[in-house]
Amino acid sequence: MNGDYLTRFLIHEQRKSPNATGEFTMLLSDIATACKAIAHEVNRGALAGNLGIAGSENIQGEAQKKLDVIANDLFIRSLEWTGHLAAMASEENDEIIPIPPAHAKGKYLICFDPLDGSSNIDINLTVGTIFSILRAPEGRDNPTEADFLQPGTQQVAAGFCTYGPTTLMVLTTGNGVNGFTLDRDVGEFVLTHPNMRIPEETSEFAVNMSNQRYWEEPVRRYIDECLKGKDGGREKNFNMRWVASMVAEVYRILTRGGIFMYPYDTRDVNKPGRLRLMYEANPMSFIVEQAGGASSTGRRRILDIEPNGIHQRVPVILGSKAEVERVVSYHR
Ligand SMILES: O=P(O)(O)OC[C@H]1O[C@](O)(COP(=O)(O)O)[C@@H](O)[C@@H]1O
Ligand SMILES: [Mg+2]
Ligand SMILES: [Mg+2]
Repeated sequence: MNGDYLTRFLIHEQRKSPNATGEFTMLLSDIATACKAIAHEVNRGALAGNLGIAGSENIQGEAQKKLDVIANDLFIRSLEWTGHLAAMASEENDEIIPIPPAHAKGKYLICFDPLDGSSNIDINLTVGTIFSILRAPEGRDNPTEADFLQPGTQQVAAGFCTYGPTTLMVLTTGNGVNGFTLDRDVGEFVLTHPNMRIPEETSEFAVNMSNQRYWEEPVRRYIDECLKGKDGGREKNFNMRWVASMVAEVYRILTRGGIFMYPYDTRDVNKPGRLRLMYEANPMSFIVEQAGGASSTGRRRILDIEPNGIHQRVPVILGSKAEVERVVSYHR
């Protein structure tokens, strides 16, 4: 019910499955607590010396920001003792993160991007956290990377939190998409955006135009037509947005529709895209599809991809169904 606290909403959802043990509810609630802690550090910014680079690099070859490392540590420390996880995987860790032997283990795996949109931290723009939850294979005490490599259709939940003008958590457990705003006075997420739906039609696209010369023909054609609008083959004019934070782009699309693209580019054949499948493309695709949108590489549904590594990159085209299907049709 609108205005419900997240915990109450989760328990309400839990009651719909008679065999539920409550473990899932508690895990989601612990994730919300971790996001509150990250929101606090993001919000403190320069006051706490949290801006700037950390002086280290991650497996992607990216210079880590201080808040990438702070958010990563906070997320791991908040979740490793909960007893609901068998192992974790993070954008900022080369390998799988095991649960320390001293802590109880659970039946879920989590993949996460502790801080999405890192290039926007020092310029005070919206950043966020993205997560995807999978089941661990039964009886597997120490899951390996291979145990994480499940197609996105196997996700049991996915969500993201945005740290912007307000702190918002968007969540799906496969039963629609709901948005919760953090009430800082109470310290609780409150259901403010029940049953979010993406409009089928849109006239707003988001892509990093500076990469245009590396795109394949179908994407060039689509963006060209959007830029020409009514003066070209399209029946309407288009507006453009690019925030450089996937969390902010997807939240905009959940709110008013749109198409977001980080397509295949020819710069490096070993790097078919910028965004990572396990902790960016899969969770966002689950949310987008649950809200009535579509998500594709241009050639196939992202949620059907059989992953080949936890840091695998894929092309991403997601958002309002009609536009995504148009781009996909140009690839046929
Ligand atoms: O810098 P670019 O090419 O505009 O890319 C922006 C994209 O990269 C990202 O920042 C990658 O995520 P991280 O910040 O977690 O590495 C996305 O959020 C965003 O959509
Ligand atoms: Mg990211
Ligand atoms: Mg990140």
